[in-house]
Amino acid sequence: MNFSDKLRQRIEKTGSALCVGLDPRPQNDNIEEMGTWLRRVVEETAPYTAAYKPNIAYFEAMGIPGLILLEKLVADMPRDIPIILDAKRGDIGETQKYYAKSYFERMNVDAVTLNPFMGYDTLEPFLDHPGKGIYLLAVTSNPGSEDIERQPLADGRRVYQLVGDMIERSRRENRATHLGMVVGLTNAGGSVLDDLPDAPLLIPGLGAQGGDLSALAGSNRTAPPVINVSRGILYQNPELTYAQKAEQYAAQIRAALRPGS
Ligand SMILES: O=c1ccn([C@@H]2O[C@H](COP(=O)(O)O)[C@@H](O)[C@H]2O)c(=O)[nH]1
Repeated sequence: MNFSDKLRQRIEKTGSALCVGLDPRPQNDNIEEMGTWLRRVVEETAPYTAAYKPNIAYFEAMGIPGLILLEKLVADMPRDIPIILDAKRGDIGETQKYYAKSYFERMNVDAVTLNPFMGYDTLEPFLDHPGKGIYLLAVTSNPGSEDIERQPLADGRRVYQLVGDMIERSRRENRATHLGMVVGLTNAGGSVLDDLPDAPLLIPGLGAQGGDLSALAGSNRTAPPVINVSRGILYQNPELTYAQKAEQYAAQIRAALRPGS
């Protein structure tokens, strides 16, 4: 099943657009313990979860055992839950081929995040993987998204709209991958959502980064967004279970996306 259908079905089944970020911060060198903990988080949060988003940085920081852990975690994930690998890769096409091979063929994740700022040709090795998903960084959640991404162009448009143009181009070319964008909740206000094509959004910034879901209100977008929470579920409010935290975030997101439901 392709990424878009898998995500849509999962959102329908759970009634949730919550994406749970799997960003483990090890307290010791016990990788096995870390694996057991992450599996517990997945088991508890799954009923409220549209997708999981492991960020590869946290696994790379644990060395080779961390990468093995990531591969096993992905391999054992419930098959009906999409996995978005947050890798944010961007390099010349020749090198991107090997990132694509690693993530889409070796790990077999459903979708990845990519940094599009080296240009469309750097996306092409990923665009040639039928059924997979790609989220391009457009307006990230950090304050520095102002430095380049939100800068005005000579014609009054914004740099992030060039990322939107890449989505349109991939549609004109009938690419088999499903292209969306990353828009940080903390920077999604103003005209940002209206400026971008109606494509799926991955929206980080809720929870620890303090993003406000009201930024999503009133948007006419039809493509299904997922809203990511990592620390807010893994580490904040330890008096609550992971299931309770996921359930609460899922409910908040539902209310923001479908007010009155
Ligand atoms: O613009 C972006 C793009 C990616 N991220 C990633 O999402 C999670 C957020 O973690 P929290 O703990 O919920 O803040 C993390 O993996 C980031 O690298 C982002 O925050 N902003």
